[in-house]
Amino acid sequence: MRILIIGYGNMGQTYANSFVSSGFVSSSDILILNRSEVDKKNRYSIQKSNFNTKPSIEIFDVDIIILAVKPQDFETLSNNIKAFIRKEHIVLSVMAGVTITSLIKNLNCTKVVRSMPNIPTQIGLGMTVFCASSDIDRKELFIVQNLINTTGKSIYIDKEEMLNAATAVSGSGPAYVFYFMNAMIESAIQLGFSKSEAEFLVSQTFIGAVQLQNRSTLSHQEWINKVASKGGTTESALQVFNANHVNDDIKKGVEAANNRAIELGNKK
Ligand SMILES: NC(=O)C1=CN([C@@H]2O[C@H](COP(=O)(O)OP(=O)(O)OC[C@H]3O[C@@H](n4cnc5c(N)ncnc54)[C@H](O)[C@@H]3O)[C@@H](O)[C@H]2O)C=CC1
Ligand SMILES: O=C(O)[C@@H]1CCC=N1
Repeated sequence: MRILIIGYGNMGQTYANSFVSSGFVSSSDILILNRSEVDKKNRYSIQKSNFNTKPSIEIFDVDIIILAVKPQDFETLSNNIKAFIRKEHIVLSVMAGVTITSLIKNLNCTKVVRSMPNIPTQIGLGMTVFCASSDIDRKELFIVQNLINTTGKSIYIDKEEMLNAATAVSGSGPAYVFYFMNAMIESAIQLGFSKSEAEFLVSQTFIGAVQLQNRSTLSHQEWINKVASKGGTTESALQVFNANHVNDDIKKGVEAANNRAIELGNKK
């Protein structure tokens, strides 16, 4: 199986690295198209000659094409590569908001898998939600899912609009977690810890809390209740969060991300 990855940034590199390190695809079967030259340190075991800055008929002699450019760059990209796409190509897109209809129309292809991964795919702990056009058969879907699973866990969905929701929850989600962690680190520093101590405290707190919840049958609220003693310290913090509508604001943020994903899709 030969794969062409278009766009070699965060996601393109993650896919290349995961395919090679899982042993699922040989590095000689991975071709890259990136608009600028790629540094040696980011090439992993893929040889220099497999990297290209211009499309050509040779590099499109592949089974699967992965689109990992920013949604805003898709229009220019599609104009550049449309002539090289064949009906047999399976196109796997990770672009936020770009719909299956738009991919089919702009690339003149029929076999499309649209996915939404997230950044922990870089260490094999990603969450990817994906769906497919009707021309993708079960065997092709199985192959693509195996590829995606080299980067973590995945779920298949029938309703494409749920991909926008997945973008808002698991796609953008790691940034929300880092945002909350940053605020806690800043508080810890204000309370007198050094930066490295503060980062250590917060990081281990997140790891511990997530693992604890994962290994139990208790809900998040039940765990909150176990930590927050009546009249204690946690309760004081939670009262401030609630008075400031932190819970509602997080929901508003996720909703804004969902709306933006829809908007990006409507632009195409
Ligand atoms: N970063 C993240 O956490 C996630 C990103 N995504 C999606 O993945 C896509 C890529 O995101 P990142 O990897 O973060 O972006 P990035 O900016 O790191 O990488 C994009 C790459 O595409 C290249 N590129 C742009 N136009 C090109 C063209 N016409 N031909 C060839 N190469 C071109 C750029 O030079 C760059 O190397 C986006 O569509 C985003 O919605 C999806 C889930 C998570
Ligand atoms: O922020 C973005 O648009 C992309 C999609 C999900 C994560 N990053």
